[in-house]
Amino acid sequence: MELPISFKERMQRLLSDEYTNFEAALLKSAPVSIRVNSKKVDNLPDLQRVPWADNAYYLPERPLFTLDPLLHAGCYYVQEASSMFLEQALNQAVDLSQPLHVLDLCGAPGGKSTHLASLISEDSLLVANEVIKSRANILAENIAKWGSGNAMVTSSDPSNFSRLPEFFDVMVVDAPCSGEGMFRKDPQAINEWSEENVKLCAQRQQRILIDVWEALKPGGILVYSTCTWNEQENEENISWLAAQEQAESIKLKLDDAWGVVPSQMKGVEGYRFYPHRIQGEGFFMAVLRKTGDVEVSSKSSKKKKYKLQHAGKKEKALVQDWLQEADKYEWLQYGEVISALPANLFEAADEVYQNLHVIYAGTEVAEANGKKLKPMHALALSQHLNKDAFTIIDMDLELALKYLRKEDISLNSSGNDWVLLQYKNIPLGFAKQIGNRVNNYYPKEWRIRMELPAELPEGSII
Ligand SMILES: C[S@@+](CC[C@H](N)C(=O)[O-])C[C@H]1O[C@@H](n2cnc3c(N)ncnc32)[C@H](O)[C@@H]1O
Repeated sequence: MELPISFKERMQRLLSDEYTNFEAALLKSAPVSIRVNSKKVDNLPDLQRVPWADNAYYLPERPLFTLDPLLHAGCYYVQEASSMFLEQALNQAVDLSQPLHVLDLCGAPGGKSTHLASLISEDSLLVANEVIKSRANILAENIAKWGSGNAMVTSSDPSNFSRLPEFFDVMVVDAPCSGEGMFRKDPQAINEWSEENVKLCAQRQQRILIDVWEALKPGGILVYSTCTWNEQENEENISWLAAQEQAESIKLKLDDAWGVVPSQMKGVEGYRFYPHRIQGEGFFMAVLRKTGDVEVSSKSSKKKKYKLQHAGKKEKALVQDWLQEADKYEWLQYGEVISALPANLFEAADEVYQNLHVIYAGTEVAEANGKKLKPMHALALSQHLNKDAFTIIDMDLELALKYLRKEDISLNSSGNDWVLLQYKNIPLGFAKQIGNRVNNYYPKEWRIRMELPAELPEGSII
């Protein structure tokens, strides 16, 4: 691995006599870790745990994840371990039992968003945003697979967030960066690295931070992270923001055994992750609290005009039993799609809807076309699905993978209705039986594209 000279010199300055170990660690293969969706599966006692996150584990080797149906069912997310330190930041700096408005500004593909979805309470609203449209679709897919139902996916520029002043209690900015921490996972990142690019990244991060700051409530928490080590994109940016705006740096408690390196530079507490000290990739995190007073709201007391559209009574009556505790939801309709949003989040979700470009909200439950009713794929993956409303058919691994490849399948049963298809008791999606024939309704864009090997793996890794 040929490291750029100026990168090497900086790391030698930062790490002094640890540098040799650091460079040796860059030559080793990256550890593999997953974070489990505890609403879908139990803990996995036999695997080594990631020390700073519950429900997170290292795997002894990298399996062929694509061929594990439970990955597609949202039972776990393959995520690099250092990034999961977000859990410490939130547990230590925020009262997570409270109803919160939480923003993940740079959200795709969804590692931190799905983690946030697991950490916040059911009464909280997660806004998972990704400015790049194609990547926002992947984020929406991962949010739907996680199935928490209290999230919205938006695709808006950071500058649009000033339309929601003091709206969020927590903001995560996992900024696009020069990627030094990814050198061993992605050698291409070395070719793209330059001092000039570091400078451009730092400037872009400053723009992002200043654009989104107004949307944070006084008293609210900003978690800033990158996967790079240079100070310009990390401590210098955070101390620059704290100097511009009213903010204080938050110190987190660390367990020495974790190997996380605290950095105190320019009045900012930061947390550095180096591959020779921890089992994970390069990472930086800092936490700021916005100080100052909440502005007196100038909102009028006039009855609000909501833009989110309610589903018709008839449509609602047809599908409400498909979710558990149907009364807890507001039922919405866009064109033919009927979705459910926890009722206590309706007002906040409407504000988001009026100001940002929303591409997914709550749980998409059904498509209603006249008398024809089709359950949406997201319903199968919802943590709140009422399984009793459907005929269930269990599949073995081979059949499950054929279903996930959107192949024609046969189910050894006949009927004329929707069936919920499961693997190891976990819903994977819907199919429709028409006599002996089966229509596979797995979403085309999500299908497994790789050919199945002659010999299948043993099954799920969890
Ligand atoms: C480090 S990645 C986010 C990873 C994600 N948080 C996760 O945990 O899966 C940074 C994201 O920022 C997005 N991005 C790029 N330019 C941006 C900009 N100017 N403003 C906001 N986000 C941007 C990228 O498309 C990318 O998805």
